[in-house]
Amino acid sequence: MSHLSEQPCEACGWDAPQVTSAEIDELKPGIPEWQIVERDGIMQLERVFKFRNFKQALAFTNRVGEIAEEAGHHPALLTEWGKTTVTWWSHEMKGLHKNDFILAARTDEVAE
Ligand SMILES: C[C@H](O)[C@H](O)[C@H]1CNC2=NC(N)=NC(=O)C2=N1
Repeated sequence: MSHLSEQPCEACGWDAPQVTSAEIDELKPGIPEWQIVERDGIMQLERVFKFRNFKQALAFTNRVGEIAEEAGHHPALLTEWGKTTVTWWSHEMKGLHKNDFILAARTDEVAE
């Protein structure tokens, strides 16, 4: 299997299939630093990225914005002094899709 970040995103509308627990077991090792959290009954992928200051956190935020726009799939982004919290889930289907794992892996790649 190609690296998670290189896999193509699929269309994920309201009726797209949520990832199964078996798929989570397969996909999650590709993004070991991420947590699976549940908010309002919706499973999400979340990671806090630390930086030396606000300027670096903001620059990273914009890089994540670029990959989101490129994919047509968008995270929640909380940018603060010295850190950015990135949360991925599929809004229309109100859950986790494989796309969220792919984009979390792409997020890791723009963190460096
Ligand atoms: C209208 C627009 O294409 C949709 O809202 C897209 C945009 N980005 C999205 N991003 C995420 N994470 N989930 C969605 O369901 C979603 N839908």
